[in-house]
Amino acid sequence: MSKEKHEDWQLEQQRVDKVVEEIDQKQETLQNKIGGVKGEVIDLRENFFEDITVNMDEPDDVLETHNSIRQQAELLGERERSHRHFYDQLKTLKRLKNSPYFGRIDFHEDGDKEGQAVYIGLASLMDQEEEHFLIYDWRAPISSLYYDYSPGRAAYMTPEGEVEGDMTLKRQFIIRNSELKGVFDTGVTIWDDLLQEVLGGNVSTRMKSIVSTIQKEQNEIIRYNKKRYLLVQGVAGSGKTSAALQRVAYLLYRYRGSIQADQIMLFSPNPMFNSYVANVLPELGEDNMQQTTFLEYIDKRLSDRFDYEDVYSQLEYLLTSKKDEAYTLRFNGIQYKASLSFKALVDNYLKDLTKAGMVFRNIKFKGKTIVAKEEIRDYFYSLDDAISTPNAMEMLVSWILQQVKAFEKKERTKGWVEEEIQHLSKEDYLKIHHQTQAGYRGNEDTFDDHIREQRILSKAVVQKYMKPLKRKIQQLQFVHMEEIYKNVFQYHPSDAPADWAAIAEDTIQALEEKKLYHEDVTPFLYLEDQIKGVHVYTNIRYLFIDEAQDYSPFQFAFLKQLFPYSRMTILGDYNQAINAHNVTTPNPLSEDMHNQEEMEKLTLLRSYRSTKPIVEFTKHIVAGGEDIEPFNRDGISPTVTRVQDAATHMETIEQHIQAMQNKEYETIAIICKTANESRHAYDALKHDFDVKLMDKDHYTFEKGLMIIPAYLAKGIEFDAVLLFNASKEQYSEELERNLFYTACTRAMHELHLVSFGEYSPFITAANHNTYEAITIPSK
Ligand SMILES: Nc1ncnc2c1ncn2[C@@H]1O[C@H](COP(=O)(O)OP(=O)(O)OP(=O)(O)O)[C@@H](O)[C@H]1O
Repeated sequence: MSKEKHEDWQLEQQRVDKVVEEIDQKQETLQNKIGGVKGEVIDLRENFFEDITVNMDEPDDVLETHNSIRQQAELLGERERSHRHFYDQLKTLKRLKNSPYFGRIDFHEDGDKEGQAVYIGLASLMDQEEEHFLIYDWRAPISSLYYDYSPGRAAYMTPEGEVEGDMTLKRQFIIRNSELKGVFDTGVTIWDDLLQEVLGGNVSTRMKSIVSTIQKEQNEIIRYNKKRYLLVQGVAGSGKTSAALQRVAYLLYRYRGSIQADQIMLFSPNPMFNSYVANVLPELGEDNMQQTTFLEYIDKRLSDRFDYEDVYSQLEYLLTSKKDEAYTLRFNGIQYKASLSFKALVDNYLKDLTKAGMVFRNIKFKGKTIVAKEEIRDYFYSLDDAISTPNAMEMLVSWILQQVKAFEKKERTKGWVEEEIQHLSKEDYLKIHHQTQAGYRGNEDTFDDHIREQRILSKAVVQKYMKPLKRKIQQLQFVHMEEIYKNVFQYHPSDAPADWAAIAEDTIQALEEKKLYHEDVTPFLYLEDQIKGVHVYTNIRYLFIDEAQDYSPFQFAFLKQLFPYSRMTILGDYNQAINAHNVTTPNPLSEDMHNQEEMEKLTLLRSYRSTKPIVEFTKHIVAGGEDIEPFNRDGISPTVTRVQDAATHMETIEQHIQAMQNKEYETIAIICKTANESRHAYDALKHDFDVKLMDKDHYTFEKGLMIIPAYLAKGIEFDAVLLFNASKEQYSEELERNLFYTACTRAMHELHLVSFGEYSPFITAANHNTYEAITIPSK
């Protein structure tokens, strides 16, 4: 960057000073307001009842008292809200004071007498008179000019339509601690300089916001508001996740008042990623959206019913098992069960179920059958088949509960109840006794107190024991979902794989052992929802699906059903698809999975994460990689070291670690293919290095040296990456190609590969000028 100061440096510093002064004054005013409101809140809380006349004598008085309490509570609530609001404003001012803005454009709107200078920062700031903007929020319509144009003709969209004009200046600032550190007028190269600086630093364990350097094509994603589905195919490191998070901030700004952070949800690849991105929105002065993973969702629904297989265990199996007959069977099953053909099969089966085939469980109490499964089935099929299955289930529940009620009445006279009453704890007894008194209104003469109490006690005891059963009935646990799902496999669809009969048998066998393969999880839940009714997320207005290439067509159809009122931003990279079901089936990034009128696809080809030498190396690993554009950032070439024996392998790994640690990188990852290999690497290194082993249950991303399986490193980045074993034995199948690419593209500044034995063909596929090859002979 040029060391010479810009000619307007002094003027701009003066403006910074002026703005900071305004901020100081506003801070003071706000502090005073906060102090005042705080006092009021404390006062109101302490003396809540003093201003209320409590009078319960007459119904009218009760009503008045009630109203007066409500008014007082409303007043308190309103004051508390003001306090929070002022406090948030103060936080924003503090942030602005450090760095009030990062950009300026001078824009002369067509038809206006003169142009205006627009300064752009993290939030808007008006002058004391509240007349002029000293700073425009980066999300304001006019700020778009900054990201979309170089000086010259320019336009931006407002809710009222397009505004055109001339941009006469575009300037960038670096301001830290209220002091100007840099001023650059635009030309593309200077833009690059600033980005160079941002990207050249060490990674922190938290993702940063990118508002001062958002690129035009990212800005389009951030502000997109046309169609329901926005698909973003972006190469590794192109800023998909960054764009998604700034888009959340944009939506919260654009629809302030009508959309809140809890109405936006992000499906992320793993819990560690959640911790990685957790800071971005708070840094931008916004609340975090809801964040979850598909695994978390599944776990909530299935953990107490099945020993279900999670996606990582499925991957471990596929990546580590011998490629025998059982493997092929499993692999074929995964493909088919992920497809929309299988969904169609389930849908057909559901239609048949409206006529026959539903399986129920007996409703039992203390070993006795209250309602037999055959009776339940007969009642269910006696209902009009025009009634939807979930509605029919509701009617069925009412009917069963009636039978249970009748049973309950009879049960009160049984011996076990009497016995239970004898053994009631004192507390329970007193509780019931009080209830007896409370519900008792006169007529003493007709009742013997003791008999009456006994009756109420037996009723209470039976009720207590029946309660869990009733709850289970309400939750439709009497619908035998496992049996019903098993019966899907009685069908033999014409487009199923040739070994379908064996796949079906294997699935049934697993279900009998209460095991559910990962590939069966979504079909199972889908089937269950069609029968019992879907618990949809009505509240979510915007859904973000990151790493969307890893979702199967069936999973995506399932998600669409869960979020019927949401607009969706679907981001991913087909070259990073690492799940077995993506080998032959499309994924939510495929255009043909959507209604064309409802979707738009945007593509990001520029990679910002890694240095140019790293991108030049990795782009050859995948098909279509020649389109990937590296961002022009220098660095050392990746190295590939071939070793021939285990001792030299570990020695080489250790030397690399030493060398990287000497460079004081914040995060260094040794990426392995699987959890198995990670454990092996960890055992070999733990005595000599301060190293952490990351597994699927690890929820936070910390700095330092770590060993991590490639599939868990998805979405995350490290200063330096060492691929533990890039041999042919480890990476040669198609599924492994994407895993290999994902692993290599996690590196920001340095990438080293060690291959125990012959190289992976994906290395040889790379242009040999893009890496430094070293072979260490056997000792
Ligand atoms: N406009 C930008 N300005 C500054 N940094 C950027 C910009 N765009 C992306 N980056 C940086 O590039 C890196 C990669 O971004 P991000 O993780 O969002 O990419 P991605 O497309 O989601 O990657 P992947 O698919 O490989 O996980 C991050 O460090 C991010 O901060």
